[in-house]
Amino acid sequence: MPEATTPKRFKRVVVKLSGEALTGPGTHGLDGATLARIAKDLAASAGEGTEIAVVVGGGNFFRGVQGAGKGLERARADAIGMLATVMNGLALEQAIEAEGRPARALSAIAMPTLCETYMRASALRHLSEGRVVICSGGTGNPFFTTDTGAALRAAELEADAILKATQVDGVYTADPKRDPDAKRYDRLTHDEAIVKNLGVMDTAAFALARENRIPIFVFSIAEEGAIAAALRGEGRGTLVVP
Ligand SMILES: Nc1ncnc2c1ncn2[C@@H]1O[C@H](COP(=O)(O)OP(=O)(O)O)[C@@H](O)[C@H]1O
Ligand SMILES: O=c1ccn([C@@H]2O[C@H](COP(=O)(O)OP(=O)(O)O)[C@@H](O)[C@H]2O)c(=O)[nH]1
Repeated sequence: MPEATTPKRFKRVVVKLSGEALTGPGTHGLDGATLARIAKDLAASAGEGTEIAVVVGGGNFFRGVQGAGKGLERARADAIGMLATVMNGLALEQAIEAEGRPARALSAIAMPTLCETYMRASALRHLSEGRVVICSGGTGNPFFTTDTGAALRAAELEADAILKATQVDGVYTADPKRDPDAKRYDRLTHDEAIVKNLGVMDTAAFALARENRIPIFVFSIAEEGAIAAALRGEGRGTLVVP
């Protein structure tokens, strides 16, 4: 097995899906074809027997820091950002079900006329019944990100790993979108990621994953079937291990 692949067959994983992953060729919002492609990948991954909890971002609609730059209080801007993740969660739920796999969108922020409020026990029950669980609303608190939400859900749901599906094919020495000389790591530790301030995830997320000894696999979502490949240990990416 190549060193950079995921370490073993997983019983349960958290897939962190950035909001931007859902924009496809556009710059904003949801792209139908991209949504369908990712939903198919998630449905197939669940079909191979791994329990999947998705933590979905909202950056394709709104990020708190943008709102704060426009004069909104940060906590209010973050509330709007969390609502953006719920929009993605609702879209993803329908798209996964359209692929023939039951899914359940949960929100950390109560909005009972739209979806279930996140509760650990019910998330575990949905997972055990073969549903793809979609955790939206991040942590439910301002000043956090959905990366930290992913680490939190992975810890409390006792996931074997976090699969971070993103725009780049791993963790680099610097942001590869800004630095053409950045070099990709095959493998590194949570400590290294924190000390070197590698911006692919925020420090709080890396720290929570480190404390709970949860490996993180960072890989690109651009290819069809990228999540299923990562689960099979076939994908190219960076493995972050304790
Ligand atoms: N050291 C790094 N290695 C890899 N990606 C990095 C690094 N520093 C910053 N990034 C950026 O982090 C992004 C991944 O985070 P993600 O949550 O998917 O996106 P965003 O936070 O922009 O929504 C990548 O698209 C990449 O541009
Ligand atoms: O626990 C959380 C998670 C998210 N957010 C807000 O929701 C936005 C969208 O989430 P994120 O930026 O993590 O999405 P992604 O970059 O993954 O698309 C963030 O900018 C925050 O404003 C928040 O306040 N608390």
